[in-house]
Amino acid sequence: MSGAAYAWNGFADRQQLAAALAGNVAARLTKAIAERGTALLAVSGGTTPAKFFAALSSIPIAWDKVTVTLVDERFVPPTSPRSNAGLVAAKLLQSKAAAARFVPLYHEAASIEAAAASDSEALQSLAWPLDVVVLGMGADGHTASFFPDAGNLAELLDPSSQRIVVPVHAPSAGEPRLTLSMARIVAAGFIALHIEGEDKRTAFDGAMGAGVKKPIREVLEAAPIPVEVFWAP
Ligand SMILES: O=C(O)C(O)[C@@H](O)[C@H](O)[C@H](O)COP(=O)(O)O
Repeated sequence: MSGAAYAWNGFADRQQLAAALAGNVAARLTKAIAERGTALLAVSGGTTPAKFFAALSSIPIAWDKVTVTLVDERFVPPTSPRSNAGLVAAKLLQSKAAAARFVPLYHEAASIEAAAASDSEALQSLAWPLDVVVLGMGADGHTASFFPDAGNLAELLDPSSQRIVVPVHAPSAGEPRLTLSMARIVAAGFIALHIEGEDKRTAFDGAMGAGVKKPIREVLEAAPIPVEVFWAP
């Protein structure tokens, strides 16, 4: 039986999607703050989230009670154009959201394994579970840094893992990565998947169809709540 439940939210254009997703995320964060005094948000990097980040950053919520971290990160310093922390700093931690606390995954370390171990220790003190996670997806069906060719894919996708941050070596990833474990992602109170363009719609439909299970499908099947897919052409 397939447990891959999701809700499809389609928009006419990317700006409308950004505004709707930002409004939704802001409402969830506000609810979390009302219920437990703080809110924990994990966002993805790559290229897709820039407009959503800009829209979210201008919404007036109690940002000083929000902690923002990353779903995954490339093992590059924040000054690199490939840094997800760099994107978050430039687009999300601006305007009203400048008051939020950001907890990065990248820091200088002897190895990616050492970085993941100290990240896990640092992130242990956050107010888990995540209130909101916003995922992206690649055309190969990866989400977070769950690349189909990651040597430790089974470990990344282990639903009973106690790990927080896990190192990833995957030939298709470009550079080593740090990622939240799937177990941490699917425990979130609200799980959004933000994808844009016909190619990603096709890739998503393909991943949901019969055949080899792509990482995105593994995540949807493991999530106890339906994933909200936000798509625009
Ligand atoms: O660091 C990253 O690359 C990610 O967080 C990754 O999972 C991303 O969401 C997808 O690769 C989509 O990337 P694009 O938005 O660039 O297409």
